[in-house]
Amino acid sequence: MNHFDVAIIGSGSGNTILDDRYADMQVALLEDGIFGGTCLNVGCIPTKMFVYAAEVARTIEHSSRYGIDSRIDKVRWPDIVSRVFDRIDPISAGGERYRRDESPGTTLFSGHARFIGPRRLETGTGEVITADQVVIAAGSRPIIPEAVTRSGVRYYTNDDIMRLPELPEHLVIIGSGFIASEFAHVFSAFGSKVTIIGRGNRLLRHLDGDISAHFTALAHEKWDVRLGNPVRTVRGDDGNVEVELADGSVVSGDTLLVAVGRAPNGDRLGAETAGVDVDDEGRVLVDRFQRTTAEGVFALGDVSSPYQLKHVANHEARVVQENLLRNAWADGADLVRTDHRFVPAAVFTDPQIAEVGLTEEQARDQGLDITVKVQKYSDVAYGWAMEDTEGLCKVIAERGTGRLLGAHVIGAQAPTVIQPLIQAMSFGLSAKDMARGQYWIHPGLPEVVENALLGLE
Ligand SMILES: Cc1cc2nc3c(=O)[nH]c(=O)nc-3n(C[C@H](O)[C@H](O)[C@H](O)COP(=O)(O)OP(=O)(O)OC[C@H]3O[C@@H](n4cnc5c(N)ncnc54)[C@H](O)[C@@H]3O)c2cc1C
Ligand SMILES: NC(=O)c1ccc[n+]([C@@H]2O[C@H](COP(=O)([O-])OP(=O)(O)OC[C@H]3O[C@@H](n4cnc5c(N)ncnc54)[C@H](O)[C@@H]3O)[C@@H](O)[C@H]2O)c1
Repeated sequence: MNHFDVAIIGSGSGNTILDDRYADMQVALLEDGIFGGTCLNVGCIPTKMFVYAAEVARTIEHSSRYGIDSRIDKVRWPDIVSRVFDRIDPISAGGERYRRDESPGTTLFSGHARFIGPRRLETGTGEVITADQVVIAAGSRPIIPEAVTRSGVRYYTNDDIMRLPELPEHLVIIGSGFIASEFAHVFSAFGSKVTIIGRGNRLLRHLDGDISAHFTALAHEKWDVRLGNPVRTVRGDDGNVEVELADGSVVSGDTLLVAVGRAPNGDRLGAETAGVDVDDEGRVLVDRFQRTTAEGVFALGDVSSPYQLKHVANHEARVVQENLLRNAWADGADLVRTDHRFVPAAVFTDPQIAEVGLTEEQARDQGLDITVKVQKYSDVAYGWAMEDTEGLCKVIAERGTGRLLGAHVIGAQAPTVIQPLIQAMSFGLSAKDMARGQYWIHPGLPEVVENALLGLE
């Protein structure tokens, strides 16, 4: 049996822990899927490469409003797919090769790891290992509703929808969150008809109410959106899917995408045998130092975090990277803490959306005395240049102190436009200091942020 200094389950964010300080250690890296994890292979990176191509298509489609008539001759889907995966697949393969052949202290186990005791792991390759410290970085997986599994109908998730052999004619999406909104944009921009089916009455329900309502209204103009109407049954055969909704209506298409959330993989680790507590949803419980309930075992990323976002998984991996080296269970250990104060998120749909901090509803529920300003992109010069009719920037601050509580942007380049607000909140700048303590390049799009800040009472 092999003994290691550190064992890491999952090669996504878990793989980023191994910097030079780990070069002299014996490390086991355990991975049961594609090397590099979700973000690289089936998540953030490929989706955004598809989104960029979709935006090129939309720009062509809308060009006449600027006096330029143009049209799309052809969408070469196989070439769109190759552009993405010819770039990504070699990165994953290269990362695996590096860990397998070129990292002397690291042993890669390609199998499904399970605890069979405290810091003792069955690697899924027939070998059992032990380690002084273990990191659980096992991510999450798509949830598939029972109506879909029961039907036996061929369905896709983010794992395989991006490698379809051809563009769907009519893509039916069950789910109304991040993944549904991003893929609806991608496939509709390339010419597929898209239907989105959601249980609730709005798309992206977790967002600030104004932003979610605005996005839902815009989505109705572009896609067939069925809300407040849960799926009753799914039926069909190859190339033909029918989804019957609670009100008896039926949606038919040729391809079904399921995007109703992702379950943390903590339920598939034999965690109980190792003293690692996991909640009912499969999320590994951690403290603010990323320590689990078992001594010597840390967890990070989707498997344990309240945020299923790559920048959060990366941040938590940096915390674990430090704390692994600090005798983390000793009294008085000087540990690094996770900072979840201002976690931003962006949805790369059409239009783009970004948020940080409290929604207006959360701020009011907390009894805060707030001032709110919604500024349109069309109120600033760059918004005129773009002929923008959709973009909004909403800022929420505490009345009196000017403390920034939340920011919500929907419109072109929202994840970029919001970044100065994330910075201001993280470093404690008040709305007034942020607005007037710096220059705002004229006529840049961030003037919409400046004007929103100045518009707060
Ligand atoms: C379609 C999509 C788009 C996304 N886009 C964005 C985005 O734009 N921005 C953003 O911030 N986030 C995005 N995310 C979320 C982001 O991808 C995840 O939050 C992030 O990748 C989580 O990283 P992780 O290291 O926790 O897990 P992962 O990267 O999933 O790594 C976990 C690894 O562990 C392996 N594993 C699991 N169990 C075991 C086991 N028992 N034994 C061995 N190996 C195991 C898995 O195979 C996997 O490779 C997106 C997600 C999806 C699905
Ligand atoms: N740009 C990004 O950062 C990005 C992109 C994609 C995914 N992600 C991450 O991945 C996670 C998973 O994405 P997701 O879109 O699958 O989940 P999600 O949580 O964003 O949305 C799932 C939606 O599906 C709805 N739903 C649940 N069960 C349903 C059912 N049976 N029928 C119809 N609707 C149902 C939910 O009400 C919810 O609105 C996200 O929460 C996010 O953290 C991030």
